[in-house]
Amino acid sequence: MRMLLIHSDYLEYEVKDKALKNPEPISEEQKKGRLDEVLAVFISVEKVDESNPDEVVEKAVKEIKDVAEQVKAERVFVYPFAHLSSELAKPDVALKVLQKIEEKLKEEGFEVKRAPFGYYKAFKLSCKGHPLAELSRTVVPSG
Ligand SMILES: Nc1ncnc2c1ncn2[C@@H]1O[C@H](COS(=O)(=O)NC(=O)[C@@H](N)CO)[C@@H](O)[C@H]1O
Repeated sequence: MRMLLIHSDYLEYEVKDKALKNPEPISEEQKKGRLDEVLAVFISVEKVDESNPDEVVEKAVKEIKDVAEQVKAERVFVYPFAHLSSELAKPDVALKVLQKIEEKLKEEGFEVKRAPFGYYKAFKLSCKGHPLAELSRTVVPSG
């Protein structure tokens, strides 16, 4: 799994067209979303993650939590992003991994939004620009 973490004044998105034949079903209110003062986490779930998705979820949540604590972010935006890797996991595995990351971050006490999976989306991002505002992390199953 490849993650790009951007500490931002805000991230907002708007769903455009389907990028997959069967994208994640979404409600009307999920077609747009915004969080202010947020750690935006762009995630490409990779083929290698398919061997142990639960372990990769645990590792990703730990990395996100570490960065959020360093930059003092209480909100996290989980954003599916298929452009950080050339070895993408299958959509059904990727969606489950992203849903679990969202769930575990909420359990850790963060306010979390997750952008809809399988759609082209317009988005606006305002990076804060401090030394830790742009980070990347890679996590893989150890097995
Ligand atoms: N492995 C993945 N990790 C993260 N997001 C993914 C992954 N696979 C699919 N998606 C989601 O599905 C959308 C489309 O995925 S894509 O790989 O870019 N495109 C496609 O699969 C089709 N357009 C055929 O190429 C992405 O924008 C993202 O929302």
